[in-house]
Amino acid sequence: MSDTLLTASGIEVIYGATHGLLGKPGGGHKVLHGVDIDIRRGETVGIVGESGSGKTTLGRALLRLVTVSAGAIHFDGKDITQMPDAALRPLRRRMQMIFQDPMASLNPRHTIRRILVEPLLLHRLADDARSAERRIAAIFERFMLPIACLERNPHELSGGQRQRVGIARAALLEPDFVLADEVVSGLDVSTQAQVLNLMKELSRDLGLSMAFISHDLSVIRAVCDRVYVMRQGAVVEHGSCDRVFSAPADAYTRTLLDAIPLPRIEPGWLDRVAEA
Ligand SMILES: Nc1ncnc2c1ncn2[C@@H]1O[C@H](COP(=O)(O)OP(=O)(O)OP(=O)(O)O)[C@@H](O)[C@H]1O
Repeated sequence: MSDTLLTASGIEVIYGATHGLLGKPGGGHKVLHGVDIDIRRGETVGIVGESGSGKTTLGRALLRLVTVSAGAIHFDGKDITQMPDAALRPLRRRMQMIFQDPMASLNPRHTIRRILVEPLLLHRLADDARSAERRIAAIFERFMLPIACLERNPHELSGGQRQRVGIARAALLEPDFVLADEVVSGLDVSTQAQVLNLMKELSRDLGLSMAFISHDLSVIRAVCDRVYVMRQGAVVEHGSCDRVFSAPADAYTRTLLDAIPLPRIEPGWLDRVAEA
């Protein structure tokens, strides 16, 4: 078994492409210009860059949620670039996504119980509702979520609770890969620390691979092993967090680093916030 779980090579994405004469793509707005990225098993990789640099588009391309016009994506040794939806379906459970705004992904009219039980039954990870609820109770305890939350609708939870429910929903599906897109922006620093620590624990305990998208390098510093720095739809630099933070090779990476408040550039800042 290769130690690489997910590889993308030469990825291009064009929004609004039209098919002209002879089926050749024409027009549109190219937002990824030949991006290469690989994610190893059990590894957490950061994707950082300013707004509009293409981070979310790259994440969505990795999960086959946008069409790529060039390049190839391999997941667990399989070429999924053009895989038909029916063949892709069994792989979907293994690739989960957690969003910045969990409200957008949690059905507002359903209780948290229903939101969590249904996917477990759908994917046959639980035999019946009772066994699904036992698994949910165990994860709630671990995530320090009050069990009473199960009866509530998403808008009746705090922002931090909602984010933890979103993570719990992804974790319950036992994925191999989780894409976390700006999951802590908009939360206060101590809630950020709680959520980030939870994600670190999960990736360690479940051996998960994660891609962490953030415009904030200090968030990447707190959780990632390696980082890809993006600008204008291309990767300008990648390497271990220790190397990129201590000796950035690219002028743009240096600009991003200069924007981080000092205490948060040090390794271990998260532990200090969590202990405070
Ligand atoms: N569905 C879409 N249709 C057309 N253009 C899009 C679409 N989604 C994104 N774009 C454009 O693609 C470019 C990259 O956007 P993307 O959301 O991937 O960047 P990002 O780095 O994730 O930005 P942010 O940090 O603001 O979320 C931007 O110019 C954006 O306007």
